[in-house]
Amino acid sequence: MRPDHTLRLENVTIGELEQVSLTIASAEVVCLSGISGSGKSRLLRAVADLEDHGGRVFLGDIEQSQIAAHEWRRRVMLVPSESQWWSERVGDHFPDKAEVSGLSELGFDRQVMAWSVSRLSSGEKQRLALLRALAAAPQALLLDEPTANLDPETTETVERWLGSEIRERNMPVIWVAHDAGQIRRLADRAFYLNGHVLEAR
Ligand SMILES: Nc1ncnc2c1ncn2[C@@H]1O[C@H](COP(=O)(O)OP(=O)(O)OP(=O)(O)O)[C@@H](O)[C@H]1O
Repeated sequence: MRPDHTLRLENVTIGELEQVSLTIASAEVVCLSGISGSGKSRLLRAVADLEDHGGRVFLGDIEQSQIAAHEWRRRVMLVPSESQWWSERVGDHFPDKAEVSGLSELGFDRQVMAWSVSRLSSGEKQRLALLRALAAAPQALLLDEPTANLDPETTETVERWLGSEIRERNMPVIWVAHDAGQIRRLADRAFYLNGHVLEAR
């Protein structure tokens, strides 16, 4: 039997946001939209244990507060809208740069590991940040507008690749997205942050 990686938010509060309770099954994609500043990114940061918050978050039967924050974040992986790069070469950011899967699917060859981070376009950064996140073998994914810098064709390529990784790895996903077409293509369920209240769409 596959392990239970259900992601469960119980009465989570952060900033102005009213209590959020939400259960996301393994391999389920929940899309989240809402006007700018409504609290989407902060909610993801709370779930990733990057900001203090009220309420409780569980991954399977493990509660966020039971394990070290860095260990929780490796399992419940946030891919922020602007990725951080702390070393000069792309390959330095991958635990095993010889064994990165998904490179060709996202339009790269192995040479990209030797590239300097400073030459990366915003769309290259975005795709490499996704590859880096999945290389850490997370059990749940929090994606903050992961295709915001991509053209429509590349967006659909990334959607297909991520969709198959999500199913194969059985990960629950919260995906912040604004594009109605993308939400239709991806979402098992969709929610909208209306003011400070989460509403089902
Ligand atoms: N650390 C913080 N302390 C206090 N307020 C914050 C903090 N971080 C963000 N905020 C505020 O919380 C609100 C929600 O921010 P958040 O980044 O979650 O919005 P968002 O819905 O993701 O917006 P966008 O679609 O523009 O990215 C904003 O008013 C923001 O200024």
